[in-house]
Amino acid sequence: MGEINDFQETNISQNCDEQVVQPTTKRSDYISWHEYFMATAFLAAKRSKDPITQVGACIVDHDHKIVGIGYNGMPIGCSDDEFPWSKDGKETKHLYVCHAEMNAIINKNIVDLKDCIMYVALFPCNECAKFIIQSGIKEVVYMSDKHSHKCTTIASKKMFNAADVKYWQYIPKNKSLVIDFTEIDWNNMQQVPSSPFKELSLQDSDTN
Ligand SMILES: Nc1ccn([C@H]2C[C@H](O)[C@@H](COP(=O)(O)O)O2)c(=O)n1
Repeated sequence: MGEINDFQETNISQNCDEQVVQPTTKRSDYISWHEYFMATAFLAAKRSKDPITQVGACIVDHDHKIVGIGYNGMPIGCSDDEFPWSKDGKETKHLYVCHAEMNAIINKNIVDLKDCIMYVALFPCNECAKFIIQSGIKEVVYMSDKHSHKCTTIASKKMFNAADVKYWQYIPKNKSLVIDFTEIDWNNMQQVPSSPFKELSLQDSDTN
């Protein structure tokens, strides 16, 4: 115990040969809840195979817990490689793709989404608006309303207004958030005892 207090008071830690000055107050540049949840929606969108529009959605409860995440993609069993991704012609993606909002609701990990908030990159279409209302979600935070002129968006807003679902546009204070896997020096981390998987750590080769 004595050692720990000495360490905090002097504010200096011994890291191998060099002395490192350690801060003793909390960080001030952490991300806000809104940034965190919208960024989570954007991260989910990175999983989308849609070559033109990638959308992610993240559902959050009262306690700031994430209770559902989804992105736009083909239904289970409908191969990403076989179903169409085109926007034009007779066979278009629009006939098949499950929207991010619908997937986030279906992927929920709690029984009831009553009074939850959905963070989503694009304003929900009328079909997703129905899902949102029926699931009990009470608030939608979106980034882009680029289809505001479309009858599907107008219908969504009409339903949200009638059902008392609040919606507002999130305008981020930072244009980008960087995820840097090298921030933690995992390659040089000392583990005692050493992790049995350390020697086996492979490069991510998951292509699904
Ligand atoms: N709120 C939304 C709006 C659209 N999507 C999905 C559906 C498609 O995969 C794509 C939109 O296609 P495009 O604009 O390229 O014709 O985004 C969604 O998941 N949620």
